[in-house]
Amino acid sequence: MLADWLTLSLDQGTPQHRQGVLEGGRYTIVGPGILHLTPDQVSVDARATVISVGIHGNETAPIELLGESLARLEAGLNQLGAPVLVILGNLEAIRRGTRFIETNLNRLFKRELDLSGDEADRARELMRAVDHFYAQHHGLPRLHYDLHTAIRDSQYPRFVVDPFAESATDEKQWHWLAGAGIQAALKQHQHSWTFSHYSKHYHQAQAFTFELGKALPFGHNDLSSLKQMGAMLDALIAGARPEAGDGQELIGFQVAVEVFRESKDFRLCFADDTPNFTEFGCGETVAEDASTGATIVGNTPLRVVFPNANVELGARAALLVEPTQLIHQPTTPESQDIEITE
Ligand SMILES: O=C(O)CCC(=O)N[C@@H](CCC(=O)O)C(=O)O
Ligand SMILES: [Zn+2]
Repeated sequence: MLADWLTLSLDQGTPQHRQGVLEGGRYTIVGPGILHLTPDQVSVDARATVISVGIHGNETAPIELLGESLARLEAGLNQLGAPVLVILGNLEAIRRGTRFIETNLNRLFKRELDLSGDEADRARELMRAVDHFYAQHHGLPRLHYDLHTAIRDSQYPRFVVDPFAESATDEKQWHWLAGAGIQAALKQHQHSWTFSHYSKHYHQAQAFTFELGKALPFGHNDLSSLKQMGAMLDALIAGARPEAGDGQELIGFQVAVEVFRESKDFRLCFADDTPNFTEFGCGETVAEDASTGATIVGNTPLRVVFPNANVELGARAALLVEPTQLIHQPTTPESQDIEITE
C-alpha cells in the first residue's frame, strides 16, 4: 500500500485506506499527497523530518527515489524510527508533467500570502501540514529536505541551495550532504519564500533545496547516481545518523548578483543549454532587459545558476554566484574532522 501511495495519489486522488501499519510504526494519509509516518519508538538520532518532492511537476527523479525508499520500508528492508512527513507537492502539475500550472509553487511559502488560485491554496495546505507536524513532534530537532531536479545540466550535478535565514546551518549537515553525494552548496543571500526556506525561517529547521541532476520524464531517470541520496533517505526514515561523506568534497558558493526579469523584452546572452555553474569572465554581458539594462560581470568572474529567461515578470531569471570556501574536505590522516573556514 505504502509503495503505491505515490501512484495512487496521482491517479485517483487520496487513496481509500487512510491508515495502516508498517515495519516499526504506522502511516496516516493526512491529505492529498501528504503522508505522516509515526514510529512506535523514536530512535535517539531521530529528527522530525519533512521530505518533499514534486514541488515542480516535471521533476520526477526525486519522486522515483522516494518511491523506492518507501517500498524498502514497506518490504521490511528498513524500519521506521523517526516521525516523517512525506509530501508530494504540486499534484496536478505532476500529472501533466509541467513545472507548474498557473504560477511557481516554490515562491509562495509565506504566511502572509494573499494570492488566490490552486497553487496558492496548495501552498497554504502544505504550510499548515508542516506547522502541524513540527508542533506534534516539538521535542525533536527539525529537518526539511525538499528534493528537486534542475532544468539544465550542471558542472556540479548534485547541489543544494541553503536558504537565507537568521539561524545558522548545523555543521553536521555538511557531513551528511557530502555523504549523500552532494558536490556543492549555494548560500542564499535573501528571503526567497521557497518551501525549504519556509521550514528554516518559521521553524528553525535544518532545511535545503536539493538539485539532483537534470529534470527528465518518469521512467527516464538514472537513479544509480542517486544511490547515496537514497541511502540518506533510508537513514532519516530509520532515525539513524546518515553516512558522513569522508573523502568527498563539498564546495560552497554565495550569491553575488540576482538577475530579475523586469520587462517582456528580456534575454539571457548565452546558449539555452549552458550548464549551471558555467563561469563568465569580467566584462561579459550575461543578460539584457529593456527596462533595467544589461547585467555585466564586474571585476570577479561569476558563475550562472538557474538561468531561465521565461519566468514571470518580476521573478528571478538567474543567479550569479562566486565560490566562498571548501565547506567539507576529504578526511586525511592528519585532519580527522570537518573543516569550516568562514
Ligand atoms: O533549473 C532551474 O532553473 C530551476 C530548478 C529549481 O526548481 N530550483 C529551485 C531552487 C529553489 C531555491 O532557490 O531555493 C526553484 O527555482 O524553485
Ligand atoms: Zn524544482
